[in-house]
Amino acid sequence: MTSSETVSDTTVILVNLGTPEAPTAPAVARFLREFLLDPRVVSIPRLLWQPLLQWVILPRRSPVVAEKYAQVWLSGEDGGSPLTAYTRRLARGVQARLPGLKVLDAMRYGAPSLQAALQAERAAGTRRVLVLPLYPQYSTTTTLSVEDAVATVAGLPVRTVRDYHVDPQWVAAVADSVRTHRAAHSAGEHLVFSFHGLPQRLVDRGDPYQQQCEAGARAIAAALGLAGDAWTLSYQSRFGKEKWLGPATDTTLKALTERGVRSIDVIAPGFSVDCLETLEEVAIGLAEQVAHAGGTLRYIPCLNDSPAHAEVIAGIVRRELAAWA
Ligand SMILES: C=CC1=C(C)c2cc3[nH]c(cc4nc(cc5[nH]c(cc1n2)c(C)c5CCC(=O)O)C(CCC(=O)O)=C4C)c(C)c3C=C
Ligand SMILES: [Fe+2]
Ligand SMILES: [Fe+2]
Repeated sequence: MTSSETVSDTTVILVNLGTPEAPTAPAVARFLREFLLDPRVVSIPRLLWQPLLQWVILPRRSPVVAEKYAQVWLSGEDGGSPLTAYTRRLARGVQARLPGLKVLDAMRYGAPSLQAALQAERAAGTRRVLVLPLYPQYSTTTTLSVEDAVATVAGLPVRTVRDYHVDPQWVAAVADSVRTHRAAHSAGEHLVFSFHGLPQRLVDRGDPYQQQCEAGARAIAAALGLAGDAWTLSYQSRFGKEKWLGPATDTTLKALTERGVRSIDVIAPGFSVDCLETLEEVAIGLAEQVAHAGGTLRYIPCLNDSPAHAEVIAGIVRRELAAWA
């Protein structure tokens, strides 16, 4: 939470996915249980899914995933899970740019709870709340799930930002982060845009996520002046046995190294801040895969709590509030 002293009739809540409270198996199980029981995320009938999750998936997955979280957990007073720490610090940066508003950070699952924050704002008599899901691309699994949570709190005017997948300031900030990283570490021969995946079934039913990922990647590539054969879009973090969006990031990297591409830059513009899926899966796991194939993967961090990111988010807030006047 940021600046409890701000006097304002409008509150902005930056919402991210959520994360375990500790890198331990019980904490991971608690988080995954809440997350994976959301019908927007897994739509298997609850009577079937709940026992499978409770008795098979959580006991197997939680200890394995807890070890992965432990590898990326940030130390210190302002640390914790990277997702929480960066989201909290980003909210502070946005608060500093919008002193007339109250800016909070919250999570869809776990703590700090979005629903608790909305209830507190209602109790405090806040006139209106702008909810900004920190997902650049709209998906029913993420953005619409935030809208579901918002809808459970009655009696408070709330507007939810839909997406910012080709917002010019966001595109410029991501492109700048690529340029800065490439200037500091030398440019890879190829740039992979790795987005979080989604079941193909959801896209077939109208989820606009894939189209927004493609439009965003094209816009960033254009801002960087990249030729068509200098970049690839792929999808990571597959979960379950169903068909997900492709191509998968791991097979894309394999194909690139087999083609003789030796140095590959990877950026993950579906994630506003770094988290388990970028730091462990990409920057550690996929980097190892590429190293074994004789190449080098350089991971370009998310915008995180950078001043440029705080500017982008503050810009979206100003525009949304002006449209809401
Ligand atoms: C059916 C499963 C999943 C869907 C659909 C899904 C969509 C989706 N997720 C993100 C962003 C994040 N996901 C994160 C973790 C994560 N995601 C899934 C599964 C689905 N995601 C799982 C099981 C997990 C937990 C980790 C694991 O067990 O492997 C995270 C990171 C959280 C953290 O604590 O660091 C983010 C962020 C998006 C954007 C998205 C659809 C567009
Ligand atoms: Fe996910
Ligand atoms: Fe994962």
